Amino acid sequence: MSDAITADGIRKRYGDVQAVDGVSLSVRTGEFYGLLGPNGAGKTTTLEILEGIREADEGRVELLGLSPWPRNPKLLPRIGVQFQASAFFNKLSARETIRTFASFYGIGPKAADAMLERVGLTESANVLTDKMSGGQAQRLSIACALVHDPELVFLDEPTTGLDPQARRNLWDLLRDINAEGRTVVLTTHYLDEAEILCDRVAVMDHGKVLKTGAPAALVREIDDTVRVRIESGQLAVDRVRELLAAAGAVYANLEDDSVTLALSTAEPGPVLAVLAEQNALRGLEVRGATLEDVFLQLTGREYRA
Ligand SMILES: Nc1ncnc2c1ncn2[C@@H]1O[C@H](COP(=O)(O)OP(=O)(O)OP(=O)(O)O)[C@@H](O)[C@H]1O
Repeated sequence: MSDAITADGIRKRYGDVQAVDGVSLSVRTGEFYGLLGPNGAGKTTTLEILEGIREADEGRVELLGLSPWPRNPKLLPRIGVQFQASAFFNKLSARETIRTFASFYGIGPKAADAMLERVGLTESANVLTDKMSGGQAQRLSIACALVHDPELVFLDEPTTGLDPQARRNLWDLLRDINAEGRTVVLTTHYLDEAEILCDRVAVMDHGKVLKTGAPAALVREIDDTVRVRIESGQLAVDRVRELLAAAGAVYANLEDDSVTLALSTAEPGPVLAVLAEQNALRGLEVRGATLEDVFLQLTGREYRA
């Protein structure tokens, strides 16, 4: 698969802040790629440099085989950039807004209205943009980025501030956009979102890429330990230790904080069998490592979005 984007050693400083500090990455054609990191990690600045709307101090970017900076008119019809919903004219309706964006590309009102339908906003077509819900406004901004049918779409934190249901609905739309063959690059500080949507992520912090890879592969690489938790009080800790030793189960970090009894193990089978035999499965939770654990291992600190 060819690369839609390659970035090599990009840096950007704002006064004393080194916002982007030597980022290199590549995004393959058709990929769903995530720039993931906590607030201030440098995701937006990196994205803007890739899009060609901000100049890097150093480094090289190739976007669809061309340099995006200085602004390259040949690229504009081929890429879609999602503007923040706050950039809309608040006295225009959803329909007027998308038709305005469409007209920038010489696209007529029929196609603009079809895009409104595509993102599920036909019924809200007459609503003024400042009266729309957060989810509706995000849908409209994505529709505006897609109206000229670009092959590569950039989305900056498209689900921030949305309630869980609206986030999930938007995930479906984003998946569809990618399934149609478009390359999608998104920034997010939600680990679950990156894990669910992205083929690959670049985990960023302090302007640097700490690691890139498929979310599942990153998780697998750091840890194949499973965490098993049950409700406290069903078995004493010492009793659990005895039973696990008798069953030959290998485990670590057995702890009971009087709410939860938790342990880690690379082989959950024997552990679960022992707990089941003792009828001690109330509140059972079994979970593998997540991207949160990856971040913790890479930075030595908890992930705080
Ligand atoms: N125009 C600017 N002028 C000065 N400093 C800036 C500017 N834009 C960003 N910064 C600073 O650069 C750093 C990286 O910001 P950036 O917005 O790229 O990060 P981010 O990962 O997108 O964070 P967020 O999730 O909060 O948007 C931050 O410390 C930020 O305060």
